[in-house]
Amino acid sequence: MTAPEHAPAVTLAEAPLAGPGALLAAVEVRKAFGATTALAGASLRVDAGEVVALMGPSGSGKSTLLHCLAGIVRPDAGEVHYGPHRLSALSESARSALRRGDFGFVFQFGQLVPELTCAENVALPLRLAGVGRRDARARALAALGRLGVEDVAAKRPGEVSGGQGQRVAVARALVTEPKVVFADEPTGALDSLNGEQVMRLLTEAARETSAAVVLVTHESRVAAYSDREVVLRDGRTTDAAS
Ligand SMILES: Nc1ncnc2c1ncn2[C@@H]1O[C@H](COP(=O)(O)OP(=O)(O)OP(=O)(O)O)[C@@H](O)[C@H]1O
Repeated sequence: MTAPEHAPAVTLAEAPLAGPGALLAAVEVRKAFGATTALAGASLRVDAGEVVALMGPSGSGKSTLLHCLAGIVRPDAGEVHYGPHRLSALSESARSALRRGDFGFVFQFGQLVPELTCAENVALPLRLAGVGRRDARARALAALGRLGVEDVAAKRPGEVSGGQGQRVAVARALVTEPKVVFADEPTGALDSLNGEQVMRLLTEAARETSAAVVLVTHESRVAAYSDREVVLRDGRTTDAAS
């Protein structure tokens, strides 16, 4: 499927799944990588504080949609709206500022800086945002405490378990009090007990700070922690709840 070169501007009001309260919305988003169509018209809205799980078979476009929503990948057509912003209308530096300021990220693995201690890893986004060393450290320790891993503060990521490392990653994603947390298979490398603990802690901590969560998973046990499941098939969204 080829995307139109100049897609008409779509507004939130025109989005099939969007409404006045949407914090984040994808409207008929299309994305191809060479000959491979990853998204063939995916639409999705996420309200403030809502936890949405993106599900669907391997290759259905879940990660690509998450990357488009987070402003990491630019769609070929369609629009992503975040509050009053049309992401495609923002410069790369403005999108990157938005990612740093308003978004938090949790991935499957490999996201912590191995040379830094866990506390320094969690403090890093605050330091990048200009927060002073002492304040950043105090907030990092508080975030580690909220996730029940304050005891690993002085350790490096290579010295902690997979479950502990993932809790540190969640603490790092939430420490800046983002409006949206994007989590791509955050429990994919964990056993089911650790996976469920991480999901419980992630969703509880997000609710405490009213952060929305967009979660990619293929496990229904993980999706059960969401408020709503959206299923992708062949690059298109189908809202499981409707
Ligand atoms: N950077 C890329 N370059 C080339 N093809 C890509 C790229 N990213 C994704 N694709 C392709 O786009 C399609 C959708 O990929 P995507 O990773 O979004 O699916 P997914 O549903 O997240 O899959 P999985 O559950 O296996 O992670 C796949 O066919 C994939 O191979």
